[in-house]
Amino acid sequence: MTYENVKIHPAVDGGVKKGRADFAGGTLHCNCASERVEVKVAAQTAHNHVCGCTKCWKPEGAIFSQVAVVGRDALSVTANGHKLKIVNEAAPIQRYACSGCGAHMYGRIENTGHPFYGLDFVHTELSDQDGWSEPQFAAFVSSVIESGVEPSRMGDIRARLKELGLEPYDALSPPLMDAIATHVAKQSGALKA
Ligand SMILES: N[C@@H](CCC(=O)N[C@@H](CS)C(=O)NCC(=O)O)C(=O)O
Ligand SMILES: [Zn+2]
Ligand SMILES: [Zn+2]
Repeated sequence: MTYENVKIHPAVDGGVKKGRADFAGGTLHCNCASERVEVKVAAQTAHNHVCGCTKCWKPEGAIFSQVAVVGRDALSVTANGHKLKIVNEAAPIQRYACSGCGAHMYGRIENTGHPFYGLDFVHTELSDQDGWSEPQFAAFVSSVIESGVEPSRMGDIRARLKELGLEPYDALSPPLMDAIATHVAKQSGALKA
């Protein structure tokens, strides 16, 4: 049985396309017809994944977002930055959205104590270039219900993610959860820094 009629995100629905090891970055642009916001990402991305949470930006009709990280020093806004607005200043990840089309151009963590401080979050489907790192797992899968997905569909959704090689997790992947817990334990003193 195949689950290919279960739509996840346009970047993976036709199969996950591998990134290129020699790819060194590119340009993201928003979906406005004119005066597009442009963001330069001067490095390959890491930890790309699909995310089912309600906070991450999804293209029209998708139930998952596709999101990767890159060092904040590699990211710069190169055109029409005046259109960017922070979605929620209080969230750990401050997401800069285009006020014209709604696309999230990047997410930034300003709290220096956060486990992922130093990394920006980007949606590489906003680039016309090929070669970005491919998604490796599915995060916050149960959270799609919070956006209105029928709970009875979860079996098929998880089966489709597995078929695509995107192991489904209800938080982040185990290595990332371990990295967060290690950071917390070093901050509290439970582990030696
Ligand atoms: N169940 C919640 C989960 C939200 C959540 O924790 N999202 C994760 C993955 S993106 C996160 O790190 N959020 C931090 C933030 O949104 O700033 C939802 O769907 O809204
Ligand atoms: Zn726009
Ligand atoms: Zn998310």
